Amino acid sequence: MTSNPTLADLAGRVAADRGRPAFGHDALITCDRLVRVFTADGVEVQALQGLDLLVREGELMALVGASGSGKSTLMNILAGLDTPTAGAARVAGRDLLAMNARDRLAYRREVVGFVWQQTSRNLLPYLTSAQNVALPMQLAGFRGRSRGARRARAERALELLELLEVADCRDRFPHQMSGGQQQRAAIAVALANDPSVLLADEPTGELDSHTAEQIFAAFRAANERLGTTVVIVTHDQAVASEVRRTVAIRDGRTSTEVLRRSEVDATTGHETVVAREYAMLDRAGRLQLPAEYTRALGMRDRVALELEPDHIGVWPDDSGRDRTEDADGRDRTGPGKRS
Ligand SMILES: Nc1ncnc2c1ncn2[C@@H]1O[C@H](COP(=O)(O)OP(=O)(O)OP(=O)(O)O)[C@@H](O)[C@H]1O
Repeated sequence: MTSNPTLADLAGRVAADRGRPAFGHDALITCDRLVRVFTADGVEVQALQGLDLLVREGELMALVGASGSGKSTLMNILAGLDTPTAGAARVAGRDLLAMNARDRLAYRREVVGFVWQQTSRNLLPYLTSAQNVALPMQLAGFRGRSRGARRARAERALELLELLEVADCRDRFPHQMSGGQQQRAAIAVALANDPSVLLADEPTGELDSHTAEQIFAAFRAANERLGTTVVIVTHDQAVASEVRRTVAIRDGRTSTEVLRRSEVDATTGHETVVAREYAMLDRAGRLQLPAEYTRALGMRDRVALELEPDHIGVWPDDSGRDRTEDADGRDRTGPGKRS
């Protein structure tokens, strides 16, 4: 890189940038440096602080994080119920910052489906579960107003209730169903208009662990059989074992990610699921190290770095210490101390 670029150099760089695909151009959900600031009683709360997230079409993934980390704020933005203060968010080609009220309504009816923690928020109490599933189709004008249209909606409602294994509850009102049955019916309602994305905010928060497992099976069925992309927000770490990808949110940013993949032993044919944790690297090169790692090595404020052929070394700021080697003879001193 030249320190004094000519005008031609700069023009060349701009042209190269223009040709480069945009961040997340091939993702179904793209959150690019999302910021959401709330002001309450004159105090500003930064619920999202430059959050980056990409979700590919067909994924089933979970967002986990402690209370107050920003999960619901992100979910409300993706659901089209709230708008970010800054940054960019796109879902299935829709720019969530550029939608007017009409676009927003169409987005909520056709592009996303949601399941909330409170079962009362998902189902209308005075409709049966089949009527609850048919209602979003009717509101979206699915097949029009004829008797045939009504029959087509009723058939689709029943198909969805069957997929979610609650067809026996089709004529029951929500208060006549268990919490697990209500949530499965709620998933059917969310799927009614065949959305690109199913968003679920703490969908198992009010359920026992056995029923919660059944709800995850229902999300998997929707994902595998209908191809719907599913994003589940939870503070329950046990959820992690139910999905292939878990992204952790900390202080309004994505911090770490766990990916699971199946490995089959060539000799025994035995299949095991291997999990690996990754840290997120944002486009400015920022890396959030897990708190337990930095605590274990007493890292704070400043760390020493060194670029190696296949990795980057990160050391505590030990500029005052002498060169040391561990039991394997590996150098454990910061880079500045190496000979
Ligand atoms: N409408 C609001 N007005 C003011 N502050 C808000 C508002 N909504 C959220 N916040 C604040 O933003 C931060 C993130 O909240 P959010 O509800 O997104 O977290 P969360 O991870 O979903 O937490 P929980 O698991 O407890 O629901 C918190 O500090 C919260 O107090």
